[in-house]
Amino acid sequence: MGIIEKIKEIEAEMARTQKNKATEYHLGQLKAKIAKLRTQLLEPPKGSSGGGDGFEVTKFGHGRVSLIGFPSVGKSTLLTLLTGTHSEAASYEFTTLTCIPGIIHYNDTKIQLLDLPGIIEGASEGKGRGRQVIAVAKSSDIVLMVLDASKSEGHRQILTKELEAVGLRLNKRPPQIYFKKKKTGGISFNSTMPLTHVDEKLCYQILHEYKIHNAEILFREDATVDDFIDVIEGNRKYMKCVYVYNKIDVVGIDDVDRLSRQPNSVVISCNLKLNLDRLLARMWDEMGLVRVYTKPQGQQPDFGDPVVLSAETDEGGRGRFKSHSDAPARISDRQKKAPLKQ
Ligand SMILES: Nc1nc2c(ncn2[C@@H]2O[C@H](COP(=O)(O)OP(=O)(O)OP(=O)(O)O)[C@@H](O)[C@H]2O)c(=O)[nH]1
Ligand SMILES: [K+]
Ligand SMILES: [Mg+2]
Repeated sequence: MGIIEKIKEIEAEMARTQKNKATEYHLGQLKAKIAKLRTQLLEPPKGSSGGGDGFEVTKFGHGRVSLIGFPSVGKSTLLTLLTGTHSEAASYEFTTLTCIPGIIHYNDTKIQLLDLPGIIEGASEGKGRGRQVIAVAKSSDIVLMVLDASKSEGHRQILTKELEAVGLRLNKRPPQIYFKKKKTGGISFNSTMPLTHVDEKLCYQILHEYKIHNAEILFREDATVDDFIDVIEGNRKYMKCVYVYNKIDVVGIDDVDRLSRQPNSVVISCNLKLNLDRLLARMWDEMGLVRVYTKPQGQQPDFGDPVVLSAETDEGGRGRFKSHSDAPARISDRQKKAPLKQ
């Protein structure tokens, strides 16, 4: 049985199992089993060099933003509008088949925007080019999830689930759980507050599932079993995501109003060039970039060429800054065919 079939089987078992105190431990174990299988799914197949099918684009500029969405929601139209790089747009699905980079010049910085093929439900399990697309999303600093304002609102949840299945966590911060594997000494389990979602026994069972018998664990918040599994897996990526509802020109004002009130959302129309400045401002804010203008002694500061830093938060939620070198635009040979204008 393949990994995907195994995942499906466990998901079916979870769906059949009633949620109550008695089944809580079993369900936790099943969740850990799925998490382990999903991690296996992410490993490159044995014997391959790990990727390499035309989706990798060299990083450029002070940050990278990916456009993720169902087919024909207007990702390419948006890339063309924001960057001036032409990316083919058409009314049929899967117009874009590769990764097309463009550059946004904003606030004296250069942001690399990546147009990508549309993804569909099942992408994380390899439907379409879903896995490759999501891998590129994972390599970016933030995601713009482009949604069609006139289509089902369920699309937002479906795509979020697909991204979560490969270890992306959108608009969440890392769980406040200290976890350290040890060589000996058994499991030490502590918390700084009463826990309402997990208990010691459940955590032991999950550790058992991972064959971890020596570790130090400290819950610093009332975290869930999913949070705990995320911490054990250790390969999660916490990213900001802005939900971009495009095509508001074809829906009524009530819908526009409602969508604009969804969390982390911006409503736009590429056709009418509506609200694009708001989108850029929001994207910029979420990237957390900071510009530092250096002033050589005895001279005026250079206001055209800042040093750009990005704020990062570590496990303890403390902020620090990472500097960005504005790397030259080197695109791998494979990507030279793709249009890239500055
Ligand atoms: N009404 C309306 N149509 C739009 C808007 N933006 C894009 N479109 C149309 O939507 C269709 C799909 O646009 P694309 O840019 O190709 O969409 P995509 O998401 O890149 O599609 P794939 O590459 O196939 O995944 C085209 O016919 C566009 O003209 C908009 O704001 N309003
Ligand atoms: K299209
Ligand atoms: Mg496209």
